[in-house]
Amino acid sequence: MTDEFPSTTEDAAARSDSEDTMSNPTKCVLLACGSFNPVTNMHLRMFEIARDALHRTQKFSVVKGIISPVSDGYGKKDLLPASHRCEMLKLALKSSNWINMDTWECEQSKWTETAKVLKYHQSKVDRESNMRSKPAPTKKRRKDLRNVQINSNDNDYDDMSVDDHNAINAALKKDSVSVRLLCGADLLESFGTPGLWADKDIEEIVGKYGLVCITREGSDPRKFIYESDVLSKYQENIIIVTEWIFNDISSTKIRRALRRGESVKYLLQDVVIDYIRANHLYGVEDNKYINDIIPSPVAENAVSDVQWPNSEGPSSEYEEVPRSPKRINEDPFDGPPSPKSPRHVPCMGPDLGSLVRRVRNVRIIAYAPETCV
Ligand SMILES: Nc1ncnc2c1ncn2[C@@H]1O[C@H](COP(=O)(O)OP(=O)(O)OP(=O)(O)O)[C@@H](O)[C@H]1O
Ligand SMILES: NC(=O)c1ccc[n+]([C@@H]2O[C@H](COP(=O)(O)O)[C@@H](O)[C@H]2O)c1
Repeated sequence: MTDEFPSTTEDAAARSDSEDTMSNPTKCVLLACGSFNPVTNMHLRMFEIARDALHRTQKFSVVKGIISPVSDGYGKKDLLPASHRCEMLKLALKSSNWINMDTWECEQSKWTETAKVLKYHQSKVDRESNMRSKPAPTKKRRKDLRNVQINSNDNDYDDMSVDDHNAINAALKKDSVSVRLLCGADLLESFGTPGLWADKDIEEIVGKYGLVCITREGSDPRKFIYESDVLSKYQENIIIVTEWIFNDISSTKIRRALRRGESVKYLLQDVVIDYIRANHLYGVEDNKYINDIIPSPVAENAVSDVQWPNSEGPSSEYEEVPRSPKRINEDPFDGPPSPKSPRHVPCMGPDLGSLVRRVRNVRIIAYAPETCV
């Protein structure tokens, strides 16, 4: 049986606080900025982990997730054109019913600071929620807004009772949706890299918008916040989510594995692997795991239909993507590109012979009905 009553005074205080927020949780949008080069399963997991954690507090209701890939102007080493990164994101996000990609940032010819990206999305969300709430205000909302209008006269503000303040806040909160930056602990810790982030941007990000940060192997975000004056000042606005199911996938490791001809299955969505294979990205020509497998049934969708206003868009399935000479051997820890695998079977066109050989190797196994669960 569950205990319906608070057992201590702190519990009671916590309960009354959460009762208030429970009935009126702050709506929020999670915005993740990054390279997504390529999008990994962990990028997607990050949203699920954050949403669970925010809902557990009962103070927030996550209304949507947005992924904003950085523009080509960011100029990071090995950064593929936004057209490809967006195609992969679009395919990967087919598995989510609440995370969307927004291409505004990557359509900019120059790199945009993250504080500006947050500002853009907050205004967009404000516009959307205004539009939604205007046409048909409910009876209750009309009453709330009336109260706000009556009570929010500047002259009266200081004379208002606590109840009035609460009523206004509740009414405003109900309609407002706040955009928060979702990131891994490495991004938070990059705030400490000299010259990388402007102080005013850091203050704006944590002070005005807020941050949800997922722990990552090798980082200690709590210590980092403690050591930073500005982050400590706004720590109420920073939610650290400890991810206990360690999963240190990173796009860098994925690119390295692909270059080295190693398998990346179960680290990326199959549709993303299909897209990488079809477009010869990240030096997969020599990747036996990718090139020898029969594309997944969704492979036909791997060439997608995003409209590209500012770019030529991705190559067709058979077209070779021009590869930057910098891509090979830039990592001092990487050896030379792996030699062509003897098993290398280019899976780009229908190879009937190899298909027949593979079909011959398929063993048909009859399962007893009770094993077919
Ligand atoms: N395994 C992970 N755990 C927690 N956060 C992650 C993880 N992988 C990526 N992120 C976060 O996802 C966001 C976007 O990631 P981005 O593509 O820039 O990083 P990345 O995967 O580390 O890429 P790269 O290795 O190319 O730097 C960042 O906030 C980053 O911290
Ligand atoms: N000053 C800034 O606003 C600033 C600095 C460095 C990185 N970022 C952002 O952080 C994200 C992740 O960058 P990396 O892929 O380099 O880790 C990108 O979206 C990038 O735009 C912003």
